[in-house]
Amino acid sequence: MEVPFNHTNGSCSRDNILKAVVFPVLYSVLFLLGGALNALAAWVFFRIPSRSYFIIYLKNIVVADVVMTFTFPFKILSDSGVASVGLRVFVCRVSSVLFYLTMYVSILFFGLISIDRCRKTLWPFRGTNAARLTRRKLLSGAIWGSLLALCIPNVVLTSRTPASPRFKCSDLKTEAGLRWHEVVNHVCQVIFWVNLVAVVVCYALITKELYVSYSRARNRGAGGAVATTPGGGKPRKRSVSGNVFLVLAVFFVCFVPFHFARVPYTMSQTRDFLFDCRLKLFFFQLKEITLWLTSLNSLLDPLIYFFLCQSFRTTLFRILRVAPGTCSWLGLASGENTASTPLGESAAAGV
Ligand SMILES: Nc1ncnc2c1ncn2[C@@H]1O[C@H](COP(=O)(O)OP(=O)(O)O)[C@@H](O)[C@H]1O
Repeated sequence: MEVPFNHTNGSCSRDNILKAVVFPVLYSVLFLLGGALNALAAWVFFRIPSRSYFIIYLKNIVVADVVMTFTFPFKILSDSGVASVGLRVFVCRVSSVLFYLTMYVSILFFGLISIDRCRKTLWPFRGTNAARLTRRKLLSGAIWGSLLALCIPNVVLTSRTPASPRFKCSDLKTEAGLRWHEVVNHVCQVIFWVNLVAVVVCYALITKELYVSYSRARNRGAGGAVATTPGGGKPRKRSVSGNVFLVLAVFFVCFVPFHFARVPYTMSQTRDFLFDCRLKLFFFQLKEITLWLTSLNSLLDPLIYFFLCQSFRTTLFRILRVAPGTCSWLGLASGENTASTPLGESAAAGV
């Protein structure tokens, strides 16, 4: 009798060309490009003092991206089928968990960056001080610590030995491990949706403020939005551009699709009796495609540093011995003393 679509007859097997060839190639590209860009970004940030919330948050994202990039080779070896059983178990127990940890660290810092950009837009001249910066550093440590605490049981409870060489990560989980995996995914969904709301609300407020600023500037016949200093001093021109929406675009492209795909996939892992194997395979592939988009974030983040962080650009140009005005054709402010937009970080604006 023919067995319809089981894991061994091939029709429902995860080990198809998508998993064994396409994704390993795509992840290799991310590893090479993202690895190089993030190593450079880490090198640049290493030389920038943490003098604003924005820089503290970006530094956390660069650390998360570097760690995430290190997990790619393990996934490539595991998916392409050249890894030993031991290495594939390591992927399920450790490197995938690290991958998810860094993904949610990035999501949380994206939320904080949006709040910070919003604060800078609405109250451009509100400064900061050493105590507030220290609080942001403690908050960063708390975010890493609590996410790590949430994820560690996923390592510990992935303790079963594989019954066959064709195992899935969920096969290695104890009963409690499967439950915890489900809980973590619920908590992570909440983290994601709360941050999505924060990002959308903040960028709606930023858009409104930009619109008001532009109208004011047009009425005065100026070429850009104008911000006056609190003491009524010389008005400072904001070089506002679409760059500020990069954070929003990256957040939507990289994280939204995965969080839609993750819900049915987690159900198919923890309540697999509800799904036939074709549907399970479909949800798995949808999860893998959207997971690659989340990984793409590690490659796109360096664009955010470049376009939105003036200290990053200035330091990068100095390291590469490139003239500061090189990218002025991109509408980017250059030099330490340019009073640039509070939407992007500027040394002169004191962010
Ligand atoms: N949001 C998350 N946070 C932390 N760990 C996670 C998260 N989602 C999944 N994991 C862990 O990562 C490993 C791989 O999970 P998953 O991607 O669901 O499996 P598979 O690779 O079989 O599709 C498992 O140990 C799982 O518990």
